[in-house]
Amino acid sequence: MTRAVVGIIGGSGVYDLPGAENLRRERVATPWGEPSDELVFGEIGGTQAVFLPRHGRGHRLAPSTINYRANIDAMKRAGVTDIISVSACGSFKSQFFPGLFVLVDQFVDRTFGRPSSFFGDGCVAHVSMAHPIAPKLSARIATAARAEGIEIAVGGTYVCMEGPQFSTYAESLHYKAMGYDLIGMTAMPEAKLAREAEISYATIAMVTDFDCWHPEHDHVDVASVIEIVRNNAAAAAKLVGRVLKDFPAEHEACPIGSDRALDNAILTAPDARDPALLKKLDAVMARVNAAGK
Ligand SMILES: CSC[C@H]1O[C@H](OP(=O)(O)O)[C@H](O)[C@@H]1O
Ligand SMILES: Nc1ncnc2[nH]cnc12
Repeated sequence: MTRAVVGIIGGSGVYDLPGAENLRRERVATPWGEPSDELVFGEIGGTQAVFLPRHGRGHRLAPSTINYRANIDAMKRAGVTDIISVSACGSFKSQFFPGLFVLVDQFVDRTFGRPSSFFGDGCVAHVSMAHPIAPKLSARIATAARAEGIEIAVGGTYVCMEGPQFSTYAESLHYKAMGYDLIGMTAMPEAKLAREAEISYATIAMVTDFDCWHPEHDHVDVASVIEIVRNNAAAAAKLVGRVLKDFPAEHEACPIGSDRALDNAILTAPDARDPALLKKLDAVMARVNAAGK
């Protein structure tokens, strides 16, 4: 049996894990460099939780320079089976208003220049990203929201921009015309790397603004984003707390195989694999290595 361990990646304005007990901070070393901060190990309702503030305490790291590979690898080394990511997002739809939580189900990646894979020359792999969100994990969040009386919209496409500047008016209108629902700067490559590391992943988007397309709202700025996050931080903590309290002790198999994503994904023949890269992949490939795949 694999014990369920839930990782929580906190976004802008979310730098700790309220409600967790038996807290312990630990710096986890990875072959990919430094994670954003020490990992915080704790327990909520008997479920093991591992928290990481994506931008580091004090919000030191910009979206483009977060070491996403180190963050996901550190979570993998900590035994994390499922990641709940919390992200502040702009909205392109009136029905996704500031303060609302949205369970994202698709991503569009417009980032560039960020290392976005653990794999590469010497060990080539192609995982499926058709369905980037783990459906059972997402359903657990929806159920927890209902149980806590927290409004949450189910389904939405999040476009991830490079930033750090917010979008121009023309870009905002373009994303809206494309039918995207939400915009942020961090879900990619985080979700891709979680998939490569065989960690089930779901995003709770907290709508903070209407970006800059809305004729009746001011364009987004940092102060208004953080004000909305502060006002909704208690609800976010309650939501995550409830998910963890109701979480099964044993990791439940992901129906779309996000926890087995490397089965049939690695293309490089075993005798052509680069030993140095394989060493760095020891955590990411632990299950497939143990299974002799
Ligand atoms: C504070 S506004 C822009 C900033 O907020 C979002 O962060 P996160 O996704 O970590 O909650 C957005 O992606 C930008 O990084
Ligand atoms: N409008 C916006 N664009 C990009 N990232 C955001 N994070 C919060 N609001 C955002």
